[in-house]
Amino acid sequence: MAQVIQRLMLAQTMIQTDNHTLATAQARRCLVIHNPTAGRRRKKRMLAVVERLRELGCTVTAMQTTQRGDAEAFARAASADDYDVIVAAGGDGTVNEVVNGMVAGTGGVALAVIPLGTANVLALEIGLDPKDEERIARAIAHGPARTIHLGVANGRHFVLMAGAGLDAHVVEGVNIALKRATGKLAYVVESAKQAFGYDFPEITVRANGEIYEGRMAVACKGRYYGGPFIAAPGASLESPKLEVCILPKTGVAGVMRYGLALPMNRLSDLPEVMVISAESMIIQGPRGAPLQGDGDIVARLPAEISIARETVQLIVPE
Ligand SMILES: Nc1ncnc2c1ncn2[C@@H]1O[C@H](COP(=O)(O)OP(=O)(O)OP(=O)(O)O)[C@@H](O)[C@H]1O
Repeated sequence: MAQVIQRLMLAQTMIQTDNHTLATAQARRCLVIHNPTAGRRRKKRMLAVVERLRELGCTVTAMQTTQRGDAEAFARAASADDYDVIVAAGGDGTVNEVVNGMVAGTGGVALAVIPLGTANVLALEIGLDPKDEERIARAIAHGPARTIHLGVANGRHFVLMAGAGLDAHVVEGVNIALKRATGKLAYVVESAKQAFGYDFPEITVRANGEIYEGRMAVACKGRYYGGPFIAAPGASLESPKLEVCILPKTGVAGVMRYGLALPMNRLSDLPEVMVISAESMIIQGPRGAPLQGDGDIVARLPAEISIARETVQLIVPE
C-alpha cells in the first residue's frame, strides 16, 4: 500500500515539475480490463481513452473479458511488479469484479475507471463525466489516489452499495436485452413490473444493538444510487462507515413514492425513511432472497455486511 502511494505521489510530483519527464520516465503502467458487454457497447470511447493514455506516456496493456468472472481473475493475477493502475473499463459491475480480484491479489496496485456502463455510479461519485474522454485519460495518467473503504457482504466486497428487497429483485429480474437497448429505462420497466407482483416481505437490519424493520434496505458506501440521485447524503467512499437507508412502505404506492423522491434527491428527507450509520449489520429477510451489490446479485439473505479490512487506492480526477 505504502509502495503504491509513494509511486503515485512521485508521478504526481514529476508532472507538476516536468510534464515531459513524467510522460517518458514516470508514466503509469496501466492494465485496462474491458467488459465489452457493459452499457451500450461503447468500445469507441474505451479505445479513445486508451489512445490518449498512450499519448500521455502511459504504457497500456488491454485485456477483454469473455464472461462473468474474467475481470476478477485478471485483476487478481495483476502484480505491482507489472502495473501501477488497474483500469476497470465497464460499468459498476465490472468495477466490482476488479475490486474483488484486487483484494484477493498481491496488492500494491491502484484502481481507476473508464465508465462505460449504464449508471456509472462510481464515476459520479468521483466527479467523472463518462463522455469526457480527455478528463478520464488525464485522471488515469496523472490523477491523485484516494484511500477508499470497501463494504463486504457475505465475503463479497462492494464499492458503492448493497441492497435487499425490491431493488435486488429488480436487479435480478431486469431484462438484459432491454437494458442493452434502452439503458436505465429497463430498470424503470422492471420496477413497475415488480411493484405489482412482489409481496414486499419484511427486511430487518440488526445494527448498533438495535433492530430496524422495513421492506427494503440499502447499505451505502457512496452517496449516489442508480444514477445522479443522492440516497445517503452522509455516505462517503473514504469513510469507514456504511449509511443504511431503510424504506418501510410497500406496494405500488410505496414504489411510486420512493421512485419520485429519489430523482428529486428527497429520499432521505421522507419522514418514514430511516438512515442509520453502522460499521456492521445483519440483513435478514426471506432465506435465499437476493442481495445486490454494485448493481449485480452478489449474495443471498441472510447477509452479514460490514466495512472490509482491505482498502483500495482509487485514482480520481485532479
Ligand atoms: N464478456 C462478458 N460477457 C458477459 N458478461 C460479462 C462479461 N464481462 C463482464 N460481464 C458481467 O457483466 C455484468 C454487467 O457489467 P457492468 O455492470 O460492468 O455493465 P452494465 O451492467 O452495463 O453497467 P451498470 O452496472 O452501470 O448498469 C457484470 O456482472 C459482469 O460480471
